[in-house]
Amino acid sequence: MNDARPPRQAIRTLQARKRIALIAHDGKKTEMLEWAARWQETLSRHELLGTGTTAGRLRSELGLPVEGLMSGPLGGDQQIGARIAEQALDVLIFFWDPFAPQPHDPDVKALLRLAALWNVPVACNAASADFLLSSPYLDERYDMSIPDANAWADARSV
Ligand SMILES: O=C(CO)COP(=O)(O)O
Repeated sequence: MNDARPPRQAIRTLQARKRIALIAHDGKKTEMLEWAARWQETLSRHELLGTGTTAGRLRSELGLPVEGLMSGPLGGDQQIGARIAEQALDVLIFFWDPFAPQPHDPDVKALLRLAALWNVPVACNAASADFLLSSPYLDERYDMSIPDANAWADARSV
């Protein structure tokens, strides 16, 4: 079994204004809208982005300025995953639906893997999202440990 791991960690500093991704599967969109309405004032202090349909509904129903990427089944989860790999995302709020298989399940799994890999705070339901948004770290700079990509590359070059 290949058990290669990054040999070292590095520090990444999150700024006080966070870049927050908001995503909800169809069966969870109402819950996401209700949750975001409760946190509207807090969310509006940060930079928001989301998959296409989720972002569109947050804009049209709550007036939140959410940058819309591609819809999830068309590659939106992968775009958010790319932001994580580029250290361009700070918090992931993803209400994924535990009752509905998705045509893009591999993309969902890939996104959650990258979030785990890069130590990105993730909430997968309203209660965990409440905890994340009420954290004192949300509005402060925060140092976190991430894999050292250079050490990984050096360890693998021959
Ligand atoms: O499918 C999604 C996440 O996996 C969400 O996509 P939409 O926001 O476009 O519905």
